Amino acid sequence: MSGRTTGLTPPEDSKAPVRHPDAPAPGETLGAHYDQCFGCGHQPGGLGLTTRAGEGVSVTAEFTVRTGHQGAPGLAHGGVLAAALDETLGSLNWLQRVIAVTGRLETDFVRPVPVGAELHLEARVDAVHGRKIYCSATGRIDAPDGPVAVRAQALFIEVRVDHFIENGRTEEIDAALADPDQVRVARAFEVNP
Ligand SMILES: CCCCCCCCCCCCCCCC(=O)SCCNC(=O)CCNC(=O)[C@H](O)C(C)(C)COP(=O)(O)OP(=O)(O)OC[C@H]1O[C@@H](n2cnc3c(N)ncnc32)[C@H](O)[C@@H]1OP(=O)(O)O
Repeated sequence: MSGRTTGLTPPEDSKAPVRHPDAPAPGETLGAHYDQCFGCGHQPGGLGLTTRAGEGVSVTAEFTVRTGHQGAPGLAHGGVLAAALDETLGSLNWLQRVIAVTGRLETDFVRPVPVGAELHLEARVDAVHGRKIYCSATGRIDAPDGPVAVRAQALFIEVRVDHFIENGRTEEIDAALADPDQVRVARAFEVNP
């Protein structure tokens, strides 16, 4: 036993999330954090998620389920829906100006999502405890107030840029470090890069 705490309930001495003063304004579209990202990037097989800043430390996003996202005939694959939730939760980084990665993601699949449906996602930070960011997300079918299809509770862990440099494949890391736009995004995520 490592003694690691694995729960998704914030400890009692957690702090309320703080929106960074330089965070994008509510309604502003958040760009891709990486052009090759499966969730928010611009690659043909990806989800092509567009995310916007919300009020407080929250974001919204829309994702249209396409034929390539199927699990059962005519229905979205659960892993794809979990990826959409994960990506939306990851976008909360923009509002806090921290870089954080998913440590734990717990998903409830409430109702099937048909191909062609537009999933309206909303994510928010609920509490922060040191490097641990407790957050949650909901996905509704076809409208922001449509029926809930998926829900997630997650724990994101704050990391430094070194997390990617040390663990990513050299080819992509070198390309990212040579790309001024990518470096600018890293700076926008991290207060002291
Ligand atoms: C040059 C390029 C620049 C690019 C710049 C921009 C990039 C912007 C990228 C954003 C990306 C977003 C995209 C979407 C979100 C993903 O999909 S992220 C990808 C999926 N996630 C991963 O790959 C993470 C893999 N896991 C890891 O690397 C490590 O396990 C972690 C998460 C960094 C934690 O490791 P660690 O830093 O050593 O932390 P550790 O001391 O083990 O734990 C710290 C605390 O967290 C708790 N904890 C850790 N893991 C867990 C867990 N699984 N469950 C519960 N508690 C946990 C520990 O219990 C501990 O709690 P306390 O003891 O402090 O109370």
